[in-house]
Amino acid sequence: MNAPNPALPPVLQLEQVTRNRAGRPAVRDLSLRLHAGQILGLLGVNGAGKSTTLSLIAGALVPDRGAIRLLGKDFLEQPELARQALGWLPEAAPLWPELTLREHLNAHGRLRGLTGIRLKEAGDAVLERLELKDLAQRLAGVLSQGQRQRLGLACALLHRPALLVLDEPANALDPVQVVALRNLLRELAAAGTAVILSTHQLSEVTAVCDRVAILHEGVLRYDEPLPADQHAALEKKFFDIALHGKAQAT
Ligand SMILES: Nc1ncnc2c1ncn2[C@@H]1O[C@H](COP(=O)(O)OP(=O)(O)OP(=O)(O)O)[C@@H](O)[C@H]1O
Repeated sequence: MNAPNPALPPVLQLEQVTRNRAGRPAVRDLSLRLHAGQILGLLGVNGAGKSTTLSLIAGALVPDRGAIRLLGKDFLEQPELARQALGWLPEAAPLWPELTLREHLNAHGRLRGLTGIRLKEAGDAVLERLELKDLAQRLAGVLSQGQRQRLGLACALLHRPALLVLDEPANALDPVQVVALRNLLRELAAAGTAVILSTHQLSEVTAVCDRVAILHEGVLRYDEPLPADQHAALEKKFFDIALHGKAQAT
């Protein structure tokens, strides 16, 4: 794991964030810091509050209480900062079926202030990196599920955000692409990108994350570094919290 630079603010900071949904807290008093180069795996049973947390971080939901800072700034007051610094892949990649892959990248890039040759080069780079180059002129509506997922990731990555927010990014990927995704996330983290990754796959967390957080009933029950070869310990921790709602000492 990259050691955080104390001179820099965390890339992401949540302070006592609460968000109610359907009259109940879906996320309660959540505090979290994520630094450049860290990959945080977010775990929890169905309904634990993972997607709500990611939607809050991505600005798609607004906290009822608490604050969220991106690069030290309240991004709800600085939407331009969020556009530049944040890349988000929701659980179902939001695509326009009638646009080609290249048109998706152009639209996303322009929203983030990329134009001309910079836009073209950024698009070429992500198409190449996600092995989508041969599909650049294909309509999104005729892509396979795994190809759609990779296009969603390409759109989230295009502008080289400081923070990448990924909801089940390995969904629908074949085993070759799962490994390629792990390599890509390690590469991005080594270059300083902070990544938060929600998943149900403990194996994805142990393969790529250097830190793990477990949510239960909207509350953060566990947030610790994840040393290599900790699969068994993570499984025990996860099931302690999932089945009994408590984090027991390992
Ligand atoms: N659109 C919505 N309207 C009302 N309540 C919602 C909505 N989406 C989620 N919730 C509620 O918020 C709580 C947290 O849900 P959330 O989707 O964040 O959990 P999750 O951990 O992502 O679950 P899963 O693993 O099933 O995707 C749940 O009680 C859920 O019923």
